[in-house]
Amino acid sequence: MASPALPEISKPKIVDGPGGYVLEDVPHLTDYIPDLPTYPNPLQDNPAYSVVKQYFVHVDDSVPQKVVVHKDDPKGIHFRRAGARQKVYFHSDDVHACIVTCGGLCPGLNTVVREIVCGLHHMYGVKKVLGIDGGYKGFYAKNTVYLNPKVVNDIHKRGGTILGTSRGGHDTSKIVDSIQDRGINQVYIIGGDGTQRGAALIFEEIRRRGLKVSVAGIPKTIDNDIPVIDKSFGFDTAVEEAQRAINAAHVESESFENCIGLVKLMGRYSGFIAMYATLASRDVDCCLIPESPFYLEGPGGLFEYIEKRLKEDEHMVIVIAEGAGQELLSQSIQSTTDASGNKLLQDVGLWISQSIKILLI
Ligand SMILES: Nc1ncnc2c1ncn2[C@@H]1O[C@H](COP(=O)(O)OP(=O)(O)OP(=O)(O)O)[C@@H](O)[C@H]1O
Ligand SMILES: O=P(O)(O)OC[C@H]1O[C@](O)(CO)[C@@H](O)[C@@H]1O
Repeated sequence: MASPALPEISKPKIVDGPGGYVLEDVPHLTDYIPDLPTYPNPLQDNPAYSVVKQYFVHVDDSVPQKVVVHKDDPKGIHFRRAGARQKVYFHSDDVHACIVTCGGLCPGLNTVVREIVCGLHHMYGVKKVLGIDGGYKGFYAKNTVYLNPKVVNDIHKRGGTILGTSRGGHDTSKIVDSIQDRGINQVYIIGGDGTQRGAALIFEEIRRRGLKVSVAGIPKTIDNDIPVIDKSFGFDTAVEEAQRAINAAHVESESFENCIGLVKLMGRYSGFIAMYATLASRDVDCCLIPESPFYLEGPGGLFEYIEKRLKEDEHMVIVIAEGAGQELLSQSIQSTTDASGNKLLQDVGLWISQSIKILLI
């Protein structure tokens, strides 16, 4: 429980400005540690940066939630812009950082780990970076490994995460005990929505104990479904790989009469991978995504379209994101969850291929 004297951080920190400008801010060390000393950012002495005119993000820069607005609309919700600041709150020699990867795998996890280690080392002169093994639980249940540019040099060429990962619950208090015992003061947490909820609770506990420990959440989603960032890491690789499956399905479908190539792609709640792979491949006749409900039978249904395409072309390729059509097949089957409480989806690929086979008999 947070101390009653402190503002509740589980609620967004809202700052109102003129013209309907709203900043949904992130919590910061200075919220609960007054008069924290600052230091000049070591990047200012780095030749690669100092030649560039504007390389620090202004403290008041923000990013709008909505790109498209009407001229009469209020300025609306904004988020604080990430990036290097002119002043920092840690002296490089005092930093003891750690990195943890949690939740499911995503291409690029090792690249992100490598960039944190190399960035801290080469750009900020930070020498102590600890890797936490096996996700959140690893803080108190596993060994740790010290990371430096040499250790991480080749890891971006490997899949997965060299740190290991996990799902399932964890003990926030034990994590903060471990952070405190090890003298860690910067925590870099790479993971999806569940992980970031966990990170908020870790920061809340750190704040409750009044520790000078920064927590930085690095969003991981292969689905590219975070609106305010340009692109989530791993998405391009997923789209690229998806096209290989689509190519194979297309070759196979062309080789047999009335053959349908069916490709199920990732995407629990969003169809970006399916849509981008579809648009890039040009071989897909139909793309089914969670955002757009569909039905099988009757006018305008999938079966009608399949019959039309087979009549015209004698083959077709269908792409389906794994979260599409879940409402059509989940009614009769009891839903289950994974170790973290995420709903396990029904296999829409199997269901739709069986339904099509019955149609074509
Ligand atoms: N609501 C939550 N509150 C606090 N911690 C959570 C919550 N949900 C999940 N976590 C923690 O975060 C870790 C990872 O969560 P989860 O398995 O849901 O993956 P994720 O971060 O959502 O990534 P993915 O997108 O791959 O599912 C878990 O080990 C769990 O301890
Ligand atoms: O199979 P797992 O490990 O539950 O995770 C896969 C799913 O995670 C997600 O990326 C959601 O975070 C889905 O789009 C994806 O299909």
